[in-house]
Amino acid sequence: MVQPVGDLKRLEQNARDGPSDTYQLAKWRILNRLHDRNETMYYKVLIDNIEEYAPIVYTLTVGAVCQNYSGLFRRPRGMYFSAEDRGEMMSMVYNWPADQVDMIVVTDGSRILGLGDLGVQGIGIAIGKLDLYVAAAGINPQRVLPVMIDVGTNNEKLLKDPLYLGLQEHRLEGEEYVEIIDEFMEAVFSRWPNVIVQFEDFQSKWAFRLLQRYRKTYRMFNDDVQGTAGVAIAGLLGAVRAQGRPMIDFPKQKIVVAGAGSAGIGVVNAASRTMARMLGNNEVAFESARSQFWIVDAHGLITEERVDIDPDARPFARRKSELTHQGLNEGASLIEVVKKVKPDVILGLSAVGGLFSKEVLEALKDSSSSRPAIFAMSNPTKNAECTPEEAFSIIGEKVVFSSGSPFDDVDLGDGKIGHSNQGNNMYLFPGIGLGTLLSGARIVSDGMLQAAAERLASYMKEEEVLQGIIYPPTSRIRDITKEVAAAVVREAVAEDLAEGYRDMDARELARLSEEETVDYVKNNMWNPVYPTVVYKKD
Ligand SMILES: NC(=O)C1=CN([C@@H]2O[C@H](COP(=O)(O)OP(=O)(O)OC[C@H]3O[C@@H](n4cnc5c(N)ncnc54)[C@H](O)[C@@H]3O)[C@@H](O)[C@H]2O)C=CC1
Ligand SMILES: CC(=O)C(=O)O
Ligand SMILES: [Mg+2]
Repeated sequence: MVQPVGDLKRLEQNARDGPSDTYQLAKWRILNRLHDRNETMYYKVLIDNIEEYAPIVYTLTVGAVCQNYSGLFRRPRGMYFSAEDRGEMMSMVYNWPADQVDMIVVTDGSRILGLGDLGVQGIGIAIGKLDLYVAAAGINPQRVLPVMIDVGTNNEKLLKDPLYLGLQEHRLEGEEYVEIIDEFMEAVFSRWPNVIVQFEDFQSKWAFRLLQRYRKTYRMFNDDVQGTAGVAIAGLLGAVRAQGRPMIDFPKQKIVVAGAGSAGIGVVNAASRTMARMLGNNEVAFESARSQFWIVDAHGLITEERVDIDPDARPFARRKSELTHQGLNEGASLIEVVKKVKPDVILGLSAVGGLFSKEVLEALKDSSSSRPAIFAMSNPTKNAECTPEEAFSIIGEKVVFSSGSPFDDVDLGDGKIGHSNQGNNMYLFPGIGLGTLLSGARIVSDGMLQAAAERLASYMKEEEVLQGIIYPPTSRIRDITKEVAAAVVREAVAEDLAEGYRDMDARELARLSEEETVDYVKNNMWNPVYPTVVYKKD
């Protein structure tokens, strides 16, 4: 047995008190040391055991890693730009030792999973996401770059922590903040014009603004807004099929969304656009699609009567005329909304663990759907809006369940299983990045994101969705990522955005059949094998 894997197995056998946080962190430390010592072997271990180790290098353990990063820190990984580096970022980037960087995941640490502002310690999430880029998408590990932009933190505990690694001052805001992100973008795209930048775990107000600011000029996307939306759409379409209905019935679904942050609004925006397209893509279609969503945030149901309504949520605020008819008011509680609307789906992106309480789940029993669906998407595990045990025990075996962090399936007795799906953007972001890279697309368009979501939705077979399995198991993540990337490449070609990659120019890309595109993607994925040291002539 490979030494570090042996260490992991011994740790499991010797841990007497079960999977406590310390135990999770110890596992992460063993893997992290291997990452530092032998990158090829690390990724071999990760790829071959992805189901077992993704929950360690990614959610859930990565949450605990970020919370404790200053104490866990042994060696630097990635680049740190601080507010004090203003004016120096270009030279810092040109000093980075890699000639080519394909993928950057950048965060400012302001909203790490559902754990809030973790400041510079949020670098752990950028490292974890890039681990999946290598393991799932086969991006060469020498060409990935985790980035932390340290503009301070508003986390009072970290501001007083003597071990804290970052700037111990409150966050920069306003134009000063934007200038720093602008400088970073200019620097990385000057040195590596073909890099793709994934924005990760920025607090909502900046997530939307920065996405609008850069998306038409740079190869970038926001994973929380756009990746999450695609994964949710694929799952929502799966939930329709699980009822034995065709996907085209999606616009009839009534969906209650708890959470109006970057993730929740991203989902409602993209899902309503998908519905509208199915209905004919005109004004009437958009209006009809909009009326299928009820958004509840920390202050209750969002309606047009809300004072100081967030502009991103405004289009989905329930109209006054609809409210009287539905018997609901501005600020109505989640339970009230579920009782009155009898939704087909409740979808949580609130970061509030247990929000789908017994009462909410009881109310969902009156859903107008033959198979109500629950998406408890908040991370990490303790932030899930409910557990699969709660969902299946209260609503029964017909419920379709998915969560952002992994949970075990539920034994329903009599040989029946309640499937616990993982509805996490990890099923899309690696394929979006890889497809953008291999197409050489100038930007990441809405069409490319939609193609990614549709490929994920169609990946699940009829017999699987009818059993309530709406997302693939993590063990198939490399295969699904290849398919998603191929769909992204083809859409980039169709939209005339593709400029080609290495020897494959845009014209040749356009000539590839669907199958050849999948092969092209597969042949460009990195595999963990040691490079040949001695030249051997065949
Ligand atoms: N499964 C996945 O792939 C993903 C999951 N997420 C998770 O989504 C969660 C939210 O992320 P963001 O939108 O960026 O955060 P955010 O902090 O911007 O938004 C949270 C939203 O939840 C609302 N909220 C708070 N308490 C509530 C309550 N009691 N009832 C209803 N709504 C309530 C807030 O008003 C706010 O609108 C996080 O836990 C994150 O881990 C985010 C991206 C991807
Ligand atoms: C999965 C993810 O991106 C998040 O929870 O923020
Ligand atoms: Mg995220």
